Amino acid sequence: MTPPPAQQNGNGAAVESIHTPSAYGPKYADFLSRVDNFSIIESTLREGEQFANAFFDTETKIAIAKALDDFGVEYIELTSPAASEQSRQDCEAIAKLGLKAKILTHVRCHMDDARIAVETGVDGLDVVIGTSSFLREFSHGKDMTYITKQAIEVVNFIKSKGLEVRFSSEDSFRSDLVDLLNIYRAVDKIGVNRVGIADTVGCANPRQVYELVRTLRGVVSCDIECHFHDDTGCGIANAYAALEAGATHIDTSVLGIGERNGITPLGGFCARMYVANKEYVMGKYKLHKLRDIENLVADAVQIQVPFNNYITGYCAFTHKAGIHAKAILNNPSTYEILKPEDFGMTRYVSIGHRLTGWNAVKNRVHQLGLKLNDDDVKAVTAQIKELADIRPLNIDEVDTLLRKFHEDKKVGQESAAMSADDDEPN
Ligand SMILES: CC(=O)SCCNC(=O)CCNC(=O)[C@H](O)C(C)(C)COP(=O)(O)OP(=O)(O)OC[C@H]1O[C@@H](n2cnc3c(N)ncnc32)[C@H](O)[C@@H]1OP(=O)(O)O
Ligand SMILES: O=C(O)CCC(=O)C(=O)O
Ligand SMILES: [Zn+2]
Repeated sequence: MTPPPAQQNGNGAAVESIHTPSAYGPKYADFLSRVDNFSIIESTLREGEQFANAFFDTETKIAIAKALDDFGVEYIELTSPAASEQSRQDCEAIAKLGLKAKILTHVRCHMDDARIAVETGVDGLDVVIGTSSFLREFSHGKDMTYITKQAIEVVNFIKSKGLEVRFSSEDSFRSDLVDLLNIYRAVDKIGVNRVGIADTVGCANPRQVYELVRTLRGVVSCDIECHFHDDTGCGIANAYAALEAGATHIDTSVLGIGERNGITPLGGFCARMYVANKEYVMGKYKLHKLRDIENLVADAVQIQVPFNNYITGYCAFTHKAGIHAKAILNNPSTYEILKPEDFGMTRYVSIGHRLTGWNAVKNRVHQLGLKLNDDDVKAVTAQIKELADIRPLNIDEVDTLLRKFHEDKKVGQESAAMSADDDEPN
């Protein structure tokens, strides 16, 4: 059951939509905020390949790349060509597709990886190295002086090939702030296109993100990319806080797939940004294609789209409780911040359960073209509740009940009319 969005409230008065561009955007003008002007670096084909179930053959990678390009993401990031021979060939194949999105590949901060990557035909390289004491000690074993020297060599090399280059510190939030600012300053000085902050372990909260990005914004003049893992559920909120503080690029993956439980999901990020500035987001991205892209990726990695997924989860636009249903039917903005039709989705008001109310049932009665007055609808609602106290009813069962109630009423009226005729004196 998908009632049309009401344009009027219950009294017939015009309702002002709350879906205005920035009703839930920044409250005051902030000249550094990039909430209204950001780019997505879509990393399903890099971070997403690090998801436990992921194996993308070339054909699947191409299908995902084309779908993301059509959706409108600005960048598509691919697994390092140093990972395997097939990964290298896939970089070449996707770089050759001539997509609108820029194609990046993601490499360690090492000349060997950079040399392989620049030959693949991609538009740019995302270079990364761990800067936290954990990673310096237990991953690559290099100190900050070595890392800085290596970063400058690799960035200069990539620039000399005319490619876009980003330098990122892995595990940024557990790195020393002075170390971080020093290395970012050094690569900014030699003309890196972007620096990246990565919450590799998902430990950061929005306030910490805001503070680090805001500090960095005052130190470098290049763009700032951010990458947030979702281990503690802050992936989307952190991305938003980063943009508020002046970050320019956000990493996403479809359904959030990535190492462990993944990163900022593309769909959830779009939902958040739509609420901040609907016109901007709808102007850039084909939001109605989200569901197809998610299904494509879910099939490829053999998972179901979660029931509570942002926008496309099966109950994302289902309203159940009677109080909600009544208000939604009068004006969807009462309980919806996202308009389902903007995402190619439909609203559903569920009535076959004991939390329903007569207003929701009345709406169904009208949809079925049945003529029942308010007292009738209240009576049949009581019947639905009584039955639904035993088990929920599906919509066919509800419809059968409503039709039977209507039929019984008609029969009752007809027999009453006939006996009235019989009683009339001849
Ligand atoms: C947080 C992230 O998600 S970062 C991106 C992660 N992506 C990947 O790992 C891509 C897939 N990886 C691979 O295919 C492989 O790990 C390769 C090809 C990159 C390296 O493989 P191997 O040479 O067999 O090394 P292995 O994976 O065991 O260890 C990582 C090596 O990279 C080094 N390293 C780790 N991070 C970096 C870095 N950012 N920059 C330079 N070197 C690094 C480590 O010191 C280690 O070197 P070692 O061979 O001297 O021990
Ligand atoms: O390159 C980056 O910025 C991020 C790398 C990564 O996946 C991470 O640190 O979690
Ligand atoms: Zn990551």
